[in-house]
Order: sequence, then structure tokens, then C-alpha cells
Amino acid sequence: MTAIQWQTVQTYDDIIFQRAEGIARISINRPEVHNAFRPKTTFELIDAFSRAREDPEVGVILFTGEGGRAFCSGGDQRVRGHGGYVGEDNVPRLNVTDLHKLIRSIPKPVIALVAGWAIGGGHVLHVICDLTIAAENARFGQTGPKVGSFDGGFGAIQLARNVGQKKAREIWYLCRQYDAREALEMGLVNAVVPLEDLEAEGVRWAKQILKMSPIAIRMLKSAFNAELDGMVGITELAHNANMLFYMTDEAKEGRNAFLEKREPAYSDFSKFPRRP
Ligand SMILES: CC(C)(COP(=O)(O)OP(=O)(O)OC[C@H]1O[C@@H](n2cnc3c(N)ncnc32)[C@H](O)[C@@H]1OP(=O)(O)O)[C@@H](O)C(=O)NCCC(=O)NCCSC(=O)c1cc(O)c2ccccc2c1O
Repeated sequence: MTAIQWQTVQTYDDIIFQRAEGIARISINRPEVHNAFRPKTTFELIDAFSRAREDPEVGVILFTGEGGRAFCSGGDQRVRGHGGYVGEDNVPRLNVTDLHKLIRSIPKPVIALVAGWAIGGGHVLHVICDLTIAAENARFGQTGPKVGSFDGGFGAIQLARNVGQKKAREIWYLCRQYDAREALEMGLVNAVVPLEDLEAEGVRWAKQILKMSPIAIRMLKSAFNAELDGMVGITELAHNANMLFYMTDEAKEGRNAFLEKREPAYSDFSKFPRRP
């Protein structure tokens, strides 16, 4: 049972976006196809995640799928066309890349709550999340080489960071499926709980994180990413340092001197120590 009263934030066709007590809940709502995503689903997810990012009341995001039988089964193969997934505008695209980058860089923890299938591109989505809590009925795996696809981005590289190179290659080369216990053993998920407790457990983890320092959590996510994300990761960490610097009197002295049009030299930084 979930002891939380979710409020709808925004209404969409393919997803549900709710919020309560500092937690956002974003859920794929296409249970008839095991929550496979089409371009519209992905655009809606990007919109909801962006709103959750901008919302100062939200500290943690739960990412899940409706129906209890699937988190997500990846790209909707019925609309897979020539060079991508085809949306209502008839244009083929792989817009899930933008969702991957957003979940990666959003400065708030994203927790995947996986019931049932997390497979193909749906598996990649949980791999990218900061944490994963699995229900006992969860099943994990990649299908790309079976269905003529592959994800050489976070789907391969972050997976290898999570479970090690040998296991990641096994998962991709053999396209086997793994149950929740196996997933826990290999470090693919953080915890396994009964299906009926999944959401409550996610809320419990989120509430524990919400008690922590938001800036400490933000800097940690940024630091974990920076090691792996090259110039983009270092840029995010560096700009978080900017955010902290802008909070100091030293940085404010520079801004004030400019605004006050002080002459001849703008700023007076002499009172600020040069620390060891
Ligand atoms: C997940 C399954 C193993 C479940 O099998 P099960 O027997 O339990 O259920 P059904 O197969 O009967 O499924 C019920 C119902 O759902 C439909 N369905 C399931 N998955 C999809 C799907 N992905 N697309 C469309 N429809 C789906 C299924 O057809 C049934 O409908 P009915 O009308 O027949 O009742 C099994 O369903 C399964 O293997 N699913 C496919 C998993 C898969 O291969 N996914 C795609 C992988 S590729 C991908 O996701 C991908 C997407 C991207 O955007 C990328 C972008 C960039 C790089 C790579 C990308 C990428 O790899």
C-alpha cells in the first residue's frame, strides 16, 4: 500500500505524471504493449522529466510503468520504420537519446521501480536511473541483437559499469533474461521487494533521500557522472561549482562592482583570503 496521495501535475496520452510530498512519479501508461514507447511517449516523458527538474518542490523522481506486468519493453516495434520510430508526423526518429541524457543530468535522484519486464530499450531506461528497486516478478534483459538493434551508449557502457564487462557482454551477446534475484546478485538493481510493496518501498527510499542536503546529493550525482561522461560530465560538475561560487560574497563583489559602475578598477577582492 502507498501511504501517499498523488496529485496529477499534467495530463498526457501515454504517461502519467503525479507529485506528492516532494516526490514526482512518472509512469509509462501503455500496459497493452508492456509499456513500449513510441515517439509520442518519449516526448511526453521528456516534458514530464523537464517539469520535475524545474520544480523546486521535487527532490526525487520515481520512474515506473503501469499495470504491474512491465516497466517498459523498449521501442514500440509496430512503429519502427526506416531509420527510427515513426510518430504522428510520419518522421522516423530515435528521440529516446534525449530522454537518456535528461535522466542522466537532471540534478535529482531518479529511482526506477521495476515490476515485470524491463527489456530492450526499457532495460536501458532503468540502467540509466540512479537507483533501481525491483519487484519479485521483475525480468531483465536486452533483445537488440535478436531484433536488429543495439544501444552502444549508456545501454552498453553504463551497464558494464554497473555489472562489470563480462556480465554486460553476456547480457548483450546472448540476450538472456534474468529474474530479480539474479539482477540483485549481479548489482543490476539495489533491492528486491514483493510486487505489492514496490511503490511504498520507492516512496520510503525517496523520503530518506529527501532528508539529506539537496546540494550534497546534487554534487554527488554530478561527481558520479563526471568520472564517466568526459567533457560533458566535467562541465556539469564545474557549473555546479559555479552555482556554489555565485552564493559567496566574493563572487557577489564582482557582480556589484560592475553594476555600481565602480572606477577605475571594478572589483575589490582584497578582503577575500587566498586559502591554502
Ligand atoms: C517483453 C516480452 C519478452 C514479453 O513477452 P510475453 O510473452 O510476456 O508478452 P507478449 O510478447 O505477448 O506481449 C504482450 C503484448 O505486448 C506487445 N509488445 C511487447 N513488447 C512490445 C514492443 N517492444 N513493441 C510493440 N509491442 C510490444 C506484444 O506484441 C503483445 O501484443 P499482442 O497484441 O500480440 O497481444 C516480449 O513482449 C518481447 O520480447 N517484447 C519485445 C522486446 C523488444 O525487443 N523491444 C525492442 C528492443 S530495441 C529498443 O527498444 C530500442 C529503442 C530505441 O529507441 C533505441 C534507440 C537507440 C538505440 C537503440 C534503441 C533500441 O534498441
